Amino acid sequence: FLQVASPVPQGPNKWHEQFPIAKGQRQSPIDIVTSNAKVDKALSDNPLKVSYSNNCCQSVTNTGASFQVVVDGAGTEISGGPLDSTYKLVQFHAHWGPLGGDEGSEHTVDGVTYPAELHLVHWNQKYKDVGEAVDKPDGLAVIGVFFSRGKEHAGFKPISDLFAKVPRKADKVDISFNYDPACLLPARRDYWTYLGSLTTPPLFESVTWIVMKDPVEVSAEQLAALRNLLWETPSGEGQMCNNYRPPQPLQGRLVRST
Ligand SMILES: NS(=O)(=O)c1ccc(S(=O)(=O)NCc2cccs2)s1
Ligand SMILES: [Zn+2]
Repeated sequence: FLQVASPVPQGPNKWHEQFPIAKGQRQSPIDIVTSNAKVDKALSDNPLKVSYSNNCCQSVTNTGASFQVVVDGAGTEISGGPLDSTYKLVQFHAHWGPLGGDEGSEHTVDGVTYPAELHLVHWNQKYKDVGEAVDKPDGLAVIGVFFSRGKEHAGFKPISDLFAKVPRKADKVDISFNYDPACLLPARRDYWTYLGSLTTPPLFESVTWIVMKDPVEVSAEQLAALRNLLWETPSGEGQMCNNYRPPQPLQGRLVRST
């Protein structure tokens, strides 16, 4: 019998063959050159407002490319800062590198990488649902938080402890406890912001990026827990790692800063 294996996902360098927008004018991630970022007083005059509830998280899934905490969106709104309307949290996930390595983040800061980067994905409430918002120029807002290796992050532990329960693609476990994703944000709320894209196919140029300046510390064990997630590799099933897209051309875009 013909065994038709599911095709192993292609790496970022080949995405343009199926998604020509990969070579577009507002692709993400980017290297944030701090000396070129422009402080915009308007961002501080209208501070980014993050109001999440602590019972919004429904489940954790292994998507085959990351973990994804699915959120029901009720009462999980952000507004202000670079945003012209209210956006609702729909999911959060992360990107990371090899065990013990320092690469893994998608955005870099003056060429510096972090071992991982968390993405909190929100959609513009002017659209009827995330499916309608996902390919509109103002459709999504993603908050990026760098993870650095250090002491254990108590707030991330309830989530990182679940990864061992979802080892394979499409595995899913319900979140029965109260959880407020705002605990994953750094205390200091300064950020860089620019117009970009999804960092995975379909790479839609629909994201207002809000990249927090300060990393949050997580332990080496919590970073290692990310590798309890498995995915398909050319030589069969293996630890999920290096699921990050490298920085893309800035194409003359302005990065603003608080
Ligand atoms: N790494 S990232 O934060 O830039 C993301 C990549 C993909 C994201 S998504 O959750 O919006 N799914 C994409 C789609 C949803 C519906 C149709 S395509 S968010
Ligand atoms: Zn992401």
